[in-house]
Amino acid sequence: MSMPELVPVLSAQQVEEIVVALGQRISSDFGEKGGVAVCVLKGAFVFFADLIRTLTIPVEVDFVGVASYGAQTESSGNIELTKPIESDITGRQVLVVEDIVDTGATARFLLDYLGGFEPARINLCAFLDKRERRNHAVRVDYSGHVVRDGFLVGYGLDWNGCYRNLKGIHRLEQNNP
Ligand SMILES: O=P(O)(O)OC[C@H]1O[C@H](OP(=O)(O)OP(=O)(O)O)[C@H](O)[C@@H]1O
Ligand code: HPA
Repeated sequence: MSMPELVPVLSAQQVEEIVVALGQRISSDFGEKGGVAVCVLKGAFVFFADLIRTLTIPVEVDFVGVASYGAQTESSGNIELTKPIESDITGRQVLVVEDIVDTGATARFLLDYLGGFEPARINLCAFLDKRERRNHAVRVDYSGHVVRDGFLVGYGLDWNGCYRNLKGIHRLEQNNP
């Protein structure tokens, strides 16, 4: 099998501009009450670290772990909670932070899981909002960039554990010899 090609989609500069704009909107909507920002591991960790530093409101952070893709580019559909939330989010304003919403299965699972703790408000923020394969009803309240298709890597997004460290977003294209 030949090496996959990386096609640039968003530069590091574009990524930064998107994050700053999202941080301003979230700060203004959540207001001085602030809330709990929940990072969805592993993919969102890079975006999360940048986003929370643009927020101008009181914010606590927590982490949840889920896995479904493994080494595939297609979701297995079996979402596994690998790390539960630790904070008490009942009655709080909660922001769930994802790197990408694709089929929506992971986000749906998490919104249902976290919603069960009865937060005062729960909103979903995703750096990438990929709608073509969406087959679960989820509302992305704060969407950084809408993409039509392709498998994206970089800025926390991986394929088979690789490419999370890239500063921009790239589309992975498999070259056939
Ligand atoms: O909308 P969906 O089709 O559910 O896809 C989105 C999810 O897939 C990726 O996670 P993955 O399971 O690859 O784990 P990772 O975050 O550890 O990379 C990504 O980080 C999202 O959580
Ligand atoms: O396009 C993607 N890239 C990386 N991980 C993903 N998980 C769902 N969709 C994607």
